[in-house]
Amino acid sequence: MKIPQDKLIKGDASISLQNVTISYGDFDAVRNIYCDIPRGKVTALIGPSGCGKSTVLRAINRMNDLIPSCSLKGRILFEGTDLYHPTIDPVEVRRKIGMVFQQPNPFPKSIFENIAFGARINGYTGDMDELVEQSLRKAAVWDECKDKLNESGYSLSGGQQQRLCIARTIAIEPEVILMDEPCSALDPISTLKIEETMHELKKSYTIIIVTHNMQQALRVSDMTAFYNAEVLEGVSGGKVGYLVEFNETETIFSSPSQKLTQDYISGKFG
Ligand SMILES: Nc1ncnc2c1ncn2[C@@H]1O[C@H](COP(=O)(O)OP(=O)(O)OP(=O)(O)O)[C@@H](O)[C@H]1O
Repeated sequence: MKIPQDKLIKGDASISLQNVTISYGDFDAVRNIYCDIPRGKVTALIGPSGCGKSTVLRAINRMNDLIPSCSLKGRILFEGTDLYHPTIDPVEVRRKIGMVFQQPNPFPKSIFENIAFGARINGYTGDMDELVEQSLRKAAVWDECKDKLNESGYSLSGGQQQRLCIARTIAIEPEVILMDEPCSALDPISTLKIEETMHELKKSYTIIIVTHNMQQALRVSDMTAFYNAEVLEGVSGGKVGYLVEFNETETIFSSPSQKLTQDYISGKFG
């Protein structure tokens, strides 16, 4: 597959959103997003419900392609490649840009097969025992799984299942991991474990996380994008989301440049 390159991406950006508008039918869920997401860091997407965080996240690995009414204008570049160019295979995009969902969703298979299945489909021919162990180790769930690899993935706790899903994503060797509120179904201890795992993972992967939990954004992310949504005159169907401010997490939480950001992080709305 010949991949068109584009020189417009900045040196340390892995993903570049360039004037991205995403619509469901006639309704623009988010408009005119520009954002360069750096490589090897954790970037958090925060903002009130309905501002389009998940819509933007799903656009980055073309998951929105699965929603017939959803369309995208503008460009999303990944390492300089236009992800929406007609020659690009969305399945290949999802291999390079993996995703972990809100609810842990292991396959109805053994713990071992949860890892091996996807790797095999993606053509992995190396030592499967080694891959399974390494993936579970990187997702910090090896110790809990090593003596029960042949048991069902469902035999694990919710937090362990989520780390199994992270291991499954890692096994495919993506470059970017998207996480859509990965801890919202988990207890505080499991949440902490996932957060610790993220600190390790960012040494090898670019991570983008949607979170409602501002403390979590502060704890795990290097960069934060704050989105908001507004009713626009002449637009029917709901509020239109937009990116208010994108900066280092420390700056967003200590001295944001926009009053709206300050109001949001201090709990005045949302
Ligand atoms: N499949 C869909 N079809 C039609 N509209 C959708 C669809 N998914 C999302 N929307 C709309 O797009 C807008 C943005 O939704 P999205 O889920 O991306 O926001 P969000 O910021 O992630 O919200 P939350 O924090 O509540 O999960 C909302 O107005 C929502 O109703």
